[in-house]
Amino acid sequence: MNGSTFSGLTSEQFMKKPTNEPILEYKKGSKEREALEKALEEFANKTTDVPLRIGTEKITRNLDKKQVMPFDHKKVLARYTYATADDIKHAIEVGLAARGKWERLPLKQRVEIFLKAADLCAGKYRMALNATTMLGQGKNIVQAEIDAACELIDFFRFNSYFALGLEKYEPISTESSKNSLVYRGLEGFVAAIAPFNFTAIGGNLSGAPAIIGNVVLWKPSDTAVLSNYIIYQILEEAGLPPGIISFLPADGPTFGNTVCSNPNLAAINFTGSVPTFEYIWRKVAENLGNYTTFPKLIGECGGKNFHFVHPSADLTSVVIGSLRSAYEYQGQKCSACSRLFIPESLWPKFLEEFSKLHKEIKVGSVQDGSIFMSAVIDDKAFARIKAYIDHAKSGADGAKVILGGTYDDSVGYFVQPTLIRVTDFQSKLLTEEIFGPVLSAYVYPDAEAETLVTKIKDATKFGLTGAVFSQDKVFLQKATDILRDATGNLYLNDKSTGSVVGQQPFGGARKSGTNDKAGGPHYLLRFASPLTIKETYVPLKEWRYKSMD
Ligand SMILES: NC(=O)c1ccc[n+]([C@@H]2O[C@H](COP(=O)([O-])OP(=O)(O)OC[C@H]3O[C@@H](n4cnc5c(N)ncnc54)[C@H](O)[C@@H]3O)[C@@H](O)[C@H]2O)c1
Ligand SMILES: N[C@@H](CCC=O)C(=O)O
Repeated sequence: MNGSTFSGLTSEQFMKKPTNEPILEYKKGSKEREALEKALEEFANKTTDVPLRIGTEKITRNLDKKQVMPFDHKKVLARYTYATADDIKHAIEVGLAARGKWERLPLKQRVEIFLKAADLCAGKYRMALNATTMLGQGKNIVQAEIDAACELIDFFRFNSYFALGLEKYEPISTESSKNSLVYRGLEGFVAAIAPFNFTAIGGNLSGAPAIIGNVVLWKPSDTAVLSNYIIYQILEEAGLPPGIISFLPADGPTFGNTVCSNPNLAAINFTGSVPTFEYIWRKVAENLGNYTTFPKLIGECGGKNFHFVHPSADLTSVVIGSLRSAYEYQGQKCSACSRLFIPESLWPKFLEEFSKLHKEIKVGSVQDGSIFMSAVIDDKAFARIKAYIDHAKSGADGAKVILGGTYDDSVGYFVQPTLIRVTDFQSKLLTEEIFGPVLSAYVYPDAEAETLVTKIKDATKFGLTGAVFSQDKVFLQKATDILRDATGNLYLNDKSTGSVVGQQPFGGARKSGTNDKAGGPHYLLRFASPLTIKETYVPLKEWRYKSMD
């Protein structure tokens, strides 16, 4: 880069590593709390219409789908429509027509749009992002702030920084030839398929490929349509040209089948459950002979994350960390702790301390600032989580509900934070992703700590996050080595959730995903198709080797 000004900064300042967006506290009476309450009131008292967005078109026909508030499911937050297969094909054509110009822009110009978007998220639209995430996805104030505001802002700023960083590497040139690398976007289009649980993930799945020069079809989750559409509008206001990202709420299989059967599919950027990713992967395999290029498949999926507690562990950290990891956002983080392995010697004290805090957990509407938890996302999630709790209540697998275990969907999809003691190591409570506020504890004899870590290593098909709590450094090292292949993100003496962009690049191993580490420097390369150019200055004259003389 030269020294000219860029986003009001010199290029040298521009290249400076960003810092993470500070998390606002929203204390009662604070300016930010007042602004948030105003935004909550505004969005809660109306139903917002969300169109399909393709190029310059806003399509609002037949708004027959509803996004409801999970904690009060009679209330409709937004109305939207599903894109048909024809809409999706049209968006592909519009994207491909816009691709050439966008992909050839200097990276700096694309980055500038995303930096502007980050500023809009941090300022003008912060409360709209948080309020729609709270009302639509059932997050409390802090959970919305760390996701919809801070993580999204961080994704836009750090992705910009990491993308520019790619261009720092220059291949070696010689006196007779110059070598260079051009980070082209992928040839074709990228389909970004987003989950409901993190607003920021929707922005990253679509935004990261676009920064690199791709055109993107963004399918938000049905239960996160409004917050995701606010991001779309922010990108538009920041200067994203029409056609680069299409916004396409759609029926999952209709979207999946349409994009996977198109010869121009260049990548799927997916976050969601393992079965959905496997479905998409199979569709791509079925269509393999039809593609112009091998589509890249980037998928971040579920987990069965654990806290392993060694007898030497600091118990307060275990209690606080487990409570937060298992119950924050109702356990609906892919990284949420759902298995606790704890030694006999610590179990009674753990239970005493954990129960005290458990009693203090308030569950309710997100409009009540004093709640710790709200409702789970929808009726399907409610039924799934309830079935696991009922399984435990039936006494199957030697399971026993110790705390919580009640649920009620008459007003909202409420499930109380639940602790289950499980004695069967193979129990589905210890092997399947529940994705709700259910923590299963397995109590082990102190002397078997190392044997148990070895058993945990291959106990599930997942490999997302895990935590080891131990004051014994030698054990910590040994456990880290044993668990080397068992997670993508390992935490030592910390909870298994809460990764921060730029600090803990995130992604799981095994069936938890392709482990491309969102929020890290290498993620962006997945959306590039680098072109190496060698230019030789001297004419080619000799074809014989010296050894032939
Ligand atoms: N590893 C991570 O980084 C990470 C992050 C967040 C969530 N998750 C995982 O996501 C899951 C929760 O999210 P969810 O309930 O939204 O997941 P999901 O798999 O139900 O849906 C994800 C997206 O896929 C779409 N979809 C469904 N069927 C489809 C099909 N046949 N073709 C194409 N798209 C289809 C959905 O409409 C949605 O937009 C959990 O398993 C969680 O662990 C993982
Ligand atoms: N970044 C999140 C995980 C996202 C999955 O839902 C965390 O680590 O808490």
